[in-house]
Amino acid sequence: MMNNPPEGTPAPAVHARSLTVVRGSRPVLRNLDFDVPPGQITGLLGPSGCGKSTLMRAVVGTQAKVTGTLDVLGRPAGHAALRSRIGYVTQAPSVYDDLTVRQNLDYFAAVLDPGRAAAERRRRHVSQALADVDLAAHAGDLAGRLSGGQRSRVSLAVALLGAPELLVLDEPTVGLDPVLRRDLWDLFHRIAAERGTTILVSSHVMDEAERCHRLLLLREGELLADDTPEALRRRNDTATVEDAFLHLVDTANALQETAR
Ligand SMILES: Nc1ncnc2c1ncn2[C@@H]1O[C@H](COP(=O)(O)OP(=O)(O)OP(=O)(O)O)[C@@H](O)[C@H]1O
Repeated sequence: MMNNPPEGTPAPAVHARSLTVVRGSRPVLRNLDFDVPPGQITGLLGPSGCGKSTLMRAVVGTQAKVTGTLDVLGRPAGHAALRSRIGYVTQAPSVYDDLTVRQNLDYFAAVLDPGRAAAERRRRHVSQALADVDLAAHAGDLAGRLSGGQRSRVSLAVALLGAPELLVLDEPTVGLDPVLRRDLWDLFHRIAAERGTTILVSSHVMDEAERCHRLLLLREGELLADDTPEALRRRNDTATVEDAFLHLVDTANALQETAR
């Protein structure tokens, strides 16, 4: 169960204590303690293979062999009541190539909010999601004919249907050009600021770290830091979060060497 936060502190969107995940026979996340504050953008950063996707899968409830405490929006991760409250975008865009952009959204909207009585609400949600990701002009285009960046925005639009309280985005900007990356980050900030949505977003591009309110820095399944970008730079006396991360990695390596 989640402990009550001190008076005046909003309850965290994600609350993890001694979180451990085993994949194969190996622990790939080890004893993580962290909280993700509500209504903010928390970046999950770290090198390839450090466990970012595994952590996101645990949060959305699709990862096996999770031990410790992991509460999401006040419920244990994976609870059925969380399904409609979380939007999740995996690394591979999950859209049907032979349907148009609008048909893709209509389809997923019908799964989320079925029934004839909900038709008008679904239409509103689909139009809103299309506008959010700036794809209204491409609503009639086949998804299979879209560019990579447009396809990932369709996936994001699907995740935005029904205005989820928590958005979990696994490397949403991979392969996008700098202009599209900037536009997507602007969208994330708008969604967090205007709707109070909590965003947990992974990346291994360190310049994106500077755009987050808070950062969780992972290395080999362990948490190296949990702080704001500003505090990380200040504490490590570096100009960028990337340099702070490298400094933390070097320190952790040196400690490991001394322990041997
Ligand atoms: N099915 C699996 N069985 C065993 N180990 C796995 C499996 N899938 C992933 N792993 C291991 O789990 C670790 C974490 O993988 P994960 O995909 O979470 O990393 P990541 O940080 O998201 O990497 P990337 O940035 O490349 O997507 C890796 O060391 C990987 O080798």
